[in-house]
Amino acid sequence: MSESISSIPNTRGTGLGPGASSEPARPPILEARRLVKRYRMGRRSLEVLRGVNLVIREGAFLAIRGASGAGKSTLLHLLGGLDVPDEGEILFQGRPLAGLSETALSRFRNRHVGFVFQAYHLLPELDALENVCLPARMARMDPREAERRGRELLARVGLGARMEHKPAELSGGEQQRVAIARALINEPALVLADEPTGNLDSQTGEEILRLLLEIRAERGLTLVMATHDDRVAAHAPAVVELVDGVIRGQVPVQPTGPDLSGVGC
Ligand SMILES: Nc1ncnc2c1ncn2[C@@H]1O[C@H](COP(=O)(O)OP(=O)(O)OP(=O)(O)O)[C@@H](O)[C@H]1O
Repeated sequence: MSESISSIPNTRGTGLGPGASSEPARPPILEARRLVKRYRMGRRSLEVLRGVNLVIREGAFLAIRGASGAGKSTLLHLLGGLDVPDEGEILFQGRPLAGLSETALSRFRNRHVGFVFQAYHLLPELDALENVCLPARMARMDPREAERRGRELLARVGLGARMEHKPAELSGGEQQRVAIARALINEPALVLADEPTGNLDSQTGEEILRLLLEIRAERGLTLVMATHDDRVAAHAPAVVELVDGVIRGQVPVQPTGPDLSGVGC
């Protein structure tokens, strides 16, 4: 690949949201083509993804639904460059991830993708503000600018009074708010959320989901969320199902909802 993917400008949606159906389809931000992923266990090989095809357009909100063990986390890890497929390819803003060096892949993740995990994955020895600022420090952002952004984001997620708290001094919902702020600090175009409400009670889960959706609309983000929970998936205008290692089913259309041309499969 002649051009490193990390040199792609960090473009985001217009902030208008996915728009009305008369709006022309936005360009794909992410494409998966015939993705195959196998895990090797000694002599045995478990084929978890068996040819996943997915086109996700800028500004889309897609839920990937599937039973426990269906391969949702595996797919999100591939889409976000945390792991590599055995076959097939992933294009981010039209450019393949394949062939990127470890360093370039890690730059790609740092600059272009925000991750939100079920178990938050905060560093226990850092306080909320330091956790949020970490990806900015990795991106070599000016420390004062990183702190300014971190404080602003923590205030946005409702934790203005908890900035100096360590993860163990925060509730699960608060930890997930910190993780959301951390995911946003480098202003990624894409947020990948893996069961973001999976460890939370239903009311807190609803609050976290609402927060994610508000922030997505404010910033024109593309959001891809994996869930096994139909009630959570129901919040997404577009839902696909991962069954037997492939994407199944049509993308349902809500007549009054956001544009659904954002997702194809
Ligand atoms: N590193 C690994 N080595 C071997 N097998 C793995 C590995 N990671 C995942 N698997 C297996 O791959 C399958 C898919 O796992 P994955 O975590 O992607 O599913 P999931 O749909 O996210 O499940 P859940 O909803 O329970 O988190 C599972 O059967 C799992 O046991």
